[in-house]
Amino acid sequence: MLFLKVDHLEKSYGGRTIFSIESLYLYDQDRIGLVGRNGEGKSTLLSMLAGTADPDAGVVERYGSVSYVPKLEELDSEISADLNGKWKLADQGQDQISGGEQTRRKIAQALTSNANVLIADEPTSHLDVAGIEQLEHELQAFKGAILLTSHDKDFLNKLCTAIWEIEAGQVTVYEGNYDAYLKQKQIETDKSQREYQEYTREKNRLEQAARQLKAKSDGIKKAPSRMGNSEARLHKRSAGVQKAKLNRAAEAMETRSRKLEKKEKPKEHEPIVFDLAEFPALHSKRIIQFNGSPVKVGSVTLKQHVNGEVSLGSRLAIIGGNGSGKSTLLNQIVNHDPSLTIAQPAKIGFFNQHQENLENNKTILENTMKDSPYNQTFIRKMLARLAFKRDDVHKKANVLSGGERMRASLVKVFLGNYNVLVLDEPTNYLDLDTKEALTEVLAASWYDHICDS
Ligand SMILES: Nc1ncnc2c1ncn2[C@@H]1O[C@H](COP(=O)(O)OP(=O)(O)OP(=O)(O)O)[C@@H](O)[C@H]1O
Repeated sequence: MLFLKVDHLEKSYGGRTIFSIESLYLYDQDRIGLVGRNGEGKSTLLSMLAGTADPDAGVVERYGSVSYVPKLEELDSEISADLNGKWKLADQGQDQISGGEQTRRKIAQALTSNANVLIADEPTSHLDVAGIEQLEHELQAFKGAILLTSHDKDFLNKLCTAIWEIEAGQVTVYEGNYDAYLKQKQIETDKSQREYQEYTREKNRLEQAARQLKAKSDGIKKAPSRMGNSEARLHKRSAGVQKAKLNRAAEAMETRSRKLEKKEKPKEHEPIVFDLAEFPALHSKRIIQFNGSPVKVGSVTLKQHVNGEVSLGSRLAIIGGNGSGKSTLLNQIVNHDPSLTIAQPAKIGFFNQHQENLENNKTILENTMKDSPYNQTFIRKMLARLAFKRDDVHKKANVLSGGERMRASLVKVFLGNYNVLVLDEPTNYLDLDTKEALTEVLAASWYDHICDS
């Protein structure tokens, strides 16, 4: 049964076409993963399919009810005791619940709404391993159609029956799960590379042949002056015939070269590269010392005692289930909680889950330049390596996609004047290439990192 149909859907922002989609269909048993690099338009498309935003042109026809879980922004207030138990949600005030718990709440509500179509924007973000497994299980059991975005390969592999890929404003449909999509993409890429190589080889061959024929034609000499008149006439005639023949052959080659079916050079994405600034030297061996104090949210004690230390050059990961107090502990560090001992020369750069270091009404460039010791030229170069090129740097933070916002917020921390980095879930919403680039720079650096992941 057809639940959703897209007909000539278009959306642009400030002269940039985000997408122009001829048609798409969603049927009752579909489990679709919408994939694409950060900023390609996935969230924009989902919001239009769900009916919470309007396209510039085109129609979305819905033949069933739709339940929509947007990215972690709004939070529905009430949740039943049943759902609370089933999803093991923490019983805290809303201002205190963690990102993972907010996500679980929204999904629990959406899945019990009896909708025909579930549209979810990155439902795996902020979830711990148990949460992702439960989500997989619940989605498998869901009777209607599912359309979701995720940058989690395993999750897409387990769930999806088809992948919609959005790239350069177009959506291409691939049957099968994420691995099947990657295989088909690889075959397509190999084919277009082969075709492009064959095309350029043949074009060069024809053009070279045409040049050689012309040179041969130009090389046919005039009759020497010592030749008699009749002999010279004969020479001229046969040379003329030969020249015309060569020129015709050269033209034929040029025509064949012009008529070759043109193959475009396959697009290669420039790699994403994060850079870390020079950092103020740290001469202390022990950077942070936990003195056995509790981790608390308001009056709720999340952990009785936290002991241990962060030593110079270490890369420490804080792991734990949703709501176990990871972000709270990071906040204690960042706020120099008196229960901790923090070395004097430590300058802590903090990336938090909600990218609060970005001012929404400021552009990416303004945000990054603020508090950075670097000049504009250097910062623009660094932003370009993160795919913020030319006018992109003048985009305001409040219009950025989830992944673009993460990049902007991370680069602001990386180009600040810090020697200890505290990163709270730095990979949420990042596409796979960007995640890899982030891992690379952090693995190669000599900063102290404390990561919640
Ligand atoms: N109001 C706006 N003005 C200008 N550009 C905008 C506006 N809203 C969104 N954009 C741009 O549209 C593009 C698509 O955004 P969208 O959030 O749909 O991307 P996405 O594919 O979901 O990305 P991500 O994987 O990072 O979540 C982004 O480049 C974003 O900066």
